[in-house]
Amino acid sequence: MSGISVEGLWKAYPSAENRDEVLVALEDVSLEVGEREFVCVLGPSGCGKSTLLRIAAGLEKPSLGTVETQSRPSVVFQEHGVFPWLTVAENVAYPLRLRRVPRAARRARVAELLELVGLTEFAGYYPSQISGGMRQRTSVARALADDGNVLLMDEPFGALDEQTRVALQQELLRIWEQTEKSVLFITHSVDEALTLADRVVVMSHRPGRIIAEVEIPFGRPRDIIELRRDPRYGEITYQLWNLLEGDTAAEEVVPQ
Ligand SMILES: Nc1ncnc2c1ncn2[C@@H]1O[C@H](COP(=O)(O)OP(=O)(O)OP(=O)(O)O)[C@@H](O)[C@H]1O
Repeated sequence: MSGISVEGLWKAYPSAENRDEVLVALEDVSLEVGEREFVCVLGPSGCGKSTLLRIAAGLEKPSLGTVETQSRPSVVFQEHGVFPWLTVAENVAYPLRLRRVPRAARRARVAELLELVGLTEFAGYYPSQISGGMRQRTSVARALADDGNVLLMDEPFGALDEQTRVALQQELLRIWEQTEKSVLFITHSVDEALTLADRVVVMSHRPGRIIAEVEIPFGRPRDIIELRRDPRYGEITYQLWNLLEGDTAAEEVVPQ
């Protein structure tokens, strides 16, 4: 079975302007994320990416269609994903507490996860006392503390400066390569999508439809700085931009 399976998803919201009308946010969206696959959904602002993710997370109901996930998904949002009243370690421990993991096992797992995301020294800090990048690392560590193998990420690095973003992308890949997780990652950044993904699903302007799927030929493990020297990087960037601009002539096979 695949990690995530989305079938014929439609979502309409009541129009804010006219009570008799609806706003179609998603139009017949179907996609699969294989086991241990990393799929990025790339699309312009307002095309329904977050709606798709919220439905996949079970936070919203579709108007039509189905989403199946191999296990209950863990979610990382762009911001406000950590509890401000808990320390970094308590945030990471939260899903373990919910599952009633015994204290000693919980401590060991939290220590392991903090080590993985480089926050061991900040275990006792509160979110207001750490940087935005550290808060997002806390959020990633907390999602990893869930025992499921489906990870949904909604522009988790979107609010960060570029250097921090690239550092966290590299870290995420390093961590993900050590796990069994299937990832659906939402982004509006062409660079981010082709840097992280095995496959990029491109969405149109609203109503969000899937207009193309692009296989990313770079192997694993990936060094995301080195990638930028690969001639295919420029080719795929060009192809993705053309797709976003609605240039159908760009829907060719990615050069290998
Ligand atoms: N709860 C809601 N009620 C009404 N309309 C909504 C609701 N949530 C989203 N929409 C509309 O659905 C469309 C898609 O929104 P969504 O947030 O999914 O887009 P997005 O691609 O994630 O955008 P961005 O990249 O800017 O975050 C937008 O036109 C938005 O106004």
